[in-house]
Amino acid sequence: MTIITQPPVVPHFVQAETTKENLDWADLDAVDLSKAKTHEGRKGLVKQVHDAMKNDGFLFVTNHSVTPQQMSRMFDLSNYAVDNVSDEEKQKYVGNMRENGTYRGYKPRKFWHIAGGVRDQIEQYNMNFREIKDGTHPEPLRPFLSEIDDFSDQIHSDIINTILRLIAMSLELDEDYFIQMHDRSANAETFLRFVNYFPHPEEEENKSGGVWLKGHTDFMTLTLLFSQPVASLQIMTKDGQWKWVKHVENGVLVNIGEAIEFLTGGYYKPTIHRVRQPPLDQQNKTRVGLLYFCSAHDDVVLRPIAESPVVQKGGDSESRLLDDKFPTAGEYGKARVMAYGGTQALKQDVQKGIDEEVVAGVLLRHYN
Ligand SMILES: O=C(O)CCC(=O)C(=O)O
Ligand SMILES: [Fe+2]
Repeated sequence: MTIITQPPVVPHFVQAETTKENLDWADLDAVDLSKAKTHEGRKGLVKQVHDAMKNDGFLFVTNHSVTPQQMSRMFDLSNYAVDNVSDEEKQKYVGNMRENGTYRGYKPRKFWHIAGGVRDQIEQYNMNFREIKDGTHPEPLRPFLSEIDDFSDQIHSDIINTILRLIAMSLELDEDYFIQMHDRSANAETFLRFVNYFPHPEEEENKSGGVWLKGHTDFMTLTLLFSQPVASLQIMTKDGQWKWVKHVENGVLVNIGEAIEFLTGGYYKPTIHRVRQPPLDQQNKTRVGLLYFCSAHDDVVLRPIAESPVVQKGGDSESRLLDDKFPTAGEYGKARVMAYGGTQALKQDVQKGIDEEVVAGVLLRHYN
């Protein structure tokens, strides 16, 4: 007799209602990925992607291949990874960010210092893209690893590769220039993140000015943030104002990271963004997040691309590299993960609200 075991039922995570508050929203462009299936179609989108990346560093993609049902299911699994796994099991899979410089495993709450002695209330589970199916993961997640792996594969080939092609074209490079250096054939700090943001006690909100995750730029090549209704993410505009990011149903927000800044000699700049306390009507709701961070292979040297006429022409006014040695994606990522959110004394520019530190020979800024 064969016994067929059914996978356990993952409780449905009911998303919050969208906020009724009239917040100061960012005006972000939406790119229709259904038009990007052919080379000709992609050609028609290059200018739009170029302008959005150049002006905001952020854009929404819509009409990608992820269905609303799939999206909802992945949010359920994201919540499940935090809500349905025992503390003991989480402890077994806890990440070792300070020593290993990688976001693999659980990040417990209060690991990062935010401001004024307040520590984060963010719990994450990070899965490297090469270790989803074959890696070791908490017991409750094991029945779903194939499904999660398929999702990561789908968004990588559909969304990441399309945006990489459009960026390559905008730099007058062969459209496949970035594809192979981001694929699964070699080690890279590319990972899917399941995350819950929990509210802080009132007195902590006062001390940290309601900031849940300090203003920063992502160090990788591209980040995908799967849109969800709790308003909390803000981006800094070119003239230094924080604007809220509005939820787009089934939308995926893409932002460029520092690796693109280095590879383009500063032609494209990563966007400064932060996470803060949601508006009043959403404050009793856990904010469940789903993100995909894509890095180049560890051995890719982050130097300006010599083959791109755009990079060669439109260099940077201010290089953040403090010496003339370019780090590899692996070295830089590792140094960033190790250094992030410690309580070390940073050089402060109180007037501008910016803290500075040097990581892997690169000047890094934290925005309050
Ligand atoms: O949760 C979000 O909306 C953004 C998180 C973020 O910026 C990050 O984890 O790097
Ligand atoms: Fe980020």
